Amino acid sequence: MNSSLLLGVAIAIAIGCASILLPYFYDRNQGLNEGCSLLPHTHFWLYSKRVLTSGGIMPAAVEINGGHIVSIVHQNKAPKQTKRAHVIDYGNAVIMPGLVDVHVHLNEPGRVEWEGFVTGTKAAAAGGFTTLIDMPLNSFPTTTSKEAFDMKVDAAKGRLFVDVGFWGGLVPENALNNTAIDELLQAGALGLKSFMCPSGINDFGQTNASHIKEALRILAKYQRPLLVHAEIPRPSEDEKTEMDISERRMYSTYLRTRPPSWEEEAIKILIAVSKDTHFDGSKDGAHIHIVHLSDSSVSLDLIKEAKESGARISVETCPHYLVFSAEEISDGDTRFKCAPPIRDVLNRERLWKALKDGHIDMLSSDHSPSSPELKLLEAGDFLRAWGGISSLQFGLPVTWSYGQQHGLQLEQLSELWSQRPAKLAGQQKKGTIVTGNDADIVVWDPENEIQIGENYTIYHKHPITPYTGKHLFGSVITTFVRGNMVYENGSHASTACGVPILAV
Ligand SMILES: NC(=O)NC(NC(N)=O)C(=O)[O-]
Ligand SMILES: [Zn+2]
Ligand SMILES: [Zn+2]
Repeated sequence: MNSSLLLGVAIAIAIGCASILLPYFYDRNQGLNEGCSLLPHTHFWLYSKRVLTSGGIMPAAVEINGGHIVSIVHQNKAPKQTKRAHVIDYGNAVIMPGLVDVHVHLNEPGRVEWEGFVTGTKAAAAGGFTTLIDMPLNSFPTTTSKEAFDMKVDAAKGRLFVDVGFWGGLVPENALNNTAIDELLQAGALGLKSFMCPSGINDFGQTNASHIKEALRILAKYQRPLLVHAEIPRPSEDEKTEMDISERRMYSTYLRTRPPSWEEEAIKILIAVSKDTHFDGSKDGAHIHIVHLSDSSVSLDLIKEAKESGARISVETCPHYLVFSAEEISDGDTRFKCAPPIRDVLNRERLWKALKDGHIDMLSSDHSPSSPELKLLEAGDFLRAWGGISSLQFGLPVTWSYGQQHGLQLEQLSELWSQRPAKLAGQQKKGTIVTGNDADIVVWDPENEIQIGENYTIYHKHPITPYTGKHLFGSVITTFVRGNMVYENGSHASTACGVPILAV
């Protein structure tokens, strides 16, 4: 054997030994990225009597290695601890896919006093959310160009406790400029979002049907969705008269200013446009996603019909439309102000039915906080207060507690919060517990009672929320993002190791 061959054999043996021994040391030395995880292991098993797998809820052990789910074994006992693999036995707690929220406003850069990457993603982790998709407003600049998109991604680096993707913004300034839209999508925007009414932010204008059509043509090429705030304003009699504060404080006044017909009108246009989206003869045309549906009457019927006739349309609703009703909102309590508005009890109950019957595809928080002053809580002025509800951290216990009363099964809840939103965002490796997927997991106790209040730590930047005082079932024990234990019982990992998710 000549010397170079000998050297080659020696190197091969050294590499072989290293690949066997490295995982062992790597494990013992708390993983390569110190601080990312509260668990000093990269190879471990999670066990519980209730694991939500693609085959249903069952006793199972989930093996995680290097951030991925590497095996799922149905068994009635926790696996034995070995030197190489650590085991956590969660007993009767539920192990299920981490939640994916496709509609959050983290407002960074530019409006960190409203929310931020650190506070928002810490709240997400504490609530069992492992992926967020950030809206292109109300950050400054709004995410409507490649430059703004790059700024957003830069601002997010090192500040995320869960993974975060980004929708780009479709506004009149870029809608008819194919190059600008192409650049935004090539920079990594997972899709686009637009408003058909004023957004509340000056640099995020409203789009019309022509803008939307043009954008869909490009989105179809990339197979990415267009998300739309579907309300079209119609002038009302109210606008002609100057209202005094006592009238502006009334919830009924606010409700009257945004009737269901605004949603109907927008949805009709979107359905008409979607008929036109099979560009270049491709059946896999663009996809329209209607955000935060409130009207469960005509708007919902229109969506159902369109879906039945094959339109590529999906729709989300939010916890606040399912939990609250106009009847219970006190005059002046602007914590409840959002757009479209929370409507009456009958509307709410129809939303639940649609959710259960599968006509609403997914849930999202529409977490859209502002600085407390803008909620005008003292004046209680519903017409001038900021529209947006703060809720990200409570999504799971809220929808589980109220969902149970409406006969919603845990498997359904998980589809609504994880599987379908992951699909909308093009994240095939997230949203389900299957071998090969990212180990994005929430472990929680659905029977534990909590109350949103003093003894409950809220990680949002501001604690103002209409959920204060609510008694709920369900507390998050542990959250894993790509195998990193990012949250456990009130503690977060010391380093923010969530990553920006960019479309490729
Ligand atoms: N500019 C906003 O964040 N608006 C949001 N506000 C709500 N929903 O009240 C929204 O999603 O439309
Ligand atoms: Zn909206
Ligand atoms: Zn929103």
